[in-house]
Amino acid sequence: MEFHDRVLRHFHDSIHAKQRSMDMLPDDIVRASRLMVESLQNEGKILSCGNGGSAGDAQHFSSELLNRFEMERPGLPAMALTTDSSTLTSIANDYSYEEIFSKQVRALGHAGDVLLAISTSGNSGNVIAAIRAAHERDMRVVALTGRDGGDMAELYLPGDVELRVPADVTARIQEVHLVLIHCLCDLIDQSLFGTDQHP
Ligand SMILES: O=C(CO)[C@@H](O)[C@H](O)[C@H](O)[C@H](O)COP(=O)(O)O
Ligand SMILES: [Zn+2]
Repeated sequence: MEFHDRVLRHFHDSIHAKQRSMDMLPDDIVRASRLMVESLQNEGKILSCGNGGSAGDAQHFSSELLNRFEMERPGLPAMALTTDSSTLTSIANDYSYEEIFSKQVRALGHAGDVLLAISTSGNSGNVIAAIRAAHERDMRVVALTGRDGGDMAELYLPGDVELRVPADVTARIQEVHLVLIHCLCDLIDQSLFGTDQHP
């Protein structure tokens, strides 16, 4: 295939994944935003985690809460568990890679906080362990996944929200995850600070 056509196919497939997600996910996105807003209104915070591109997504989300998204407003409490290389390397070195997020969740998480767990396959062991740790701490979980939801699909408790992108290719799922993250940021801002509120 010509490179030009490959590029067109990437755009086409990305648009298709977003259109399918637009048909299936809006109500659950609103539910996920409500869960996060409720936590923030009750002095809670949002911890986020994921691997590779999803680590970037976890940081993208937390920076938009801590700093700002599209409107002027006070910073909101959020923290990506993917950024402290000393913590990550020591947990991986002394225990296992699988525990790099769960150990931080146990140390930082309180009842009522939210874990944003991001995995395109739903099968990353360290994200699965983080969900288990969040439940031990009475936290709720918003999961961004794809494909068939993976092993994470067995773990959710009532009150958790999974946003499963109806696509099979990691890159396409990640591209939709970014839209989901921006939807969540916008709905959080509108709920807490906006004039344009839609209860
Ligand atoms: O960004 C990409 C691929 O687009 C990769 O870095 C990708 O995130 C990594 O392979 C991850 O380890 C995949 O993990 P997951 O999404 O299955 O949990
Ligand atoms: Zn990627």
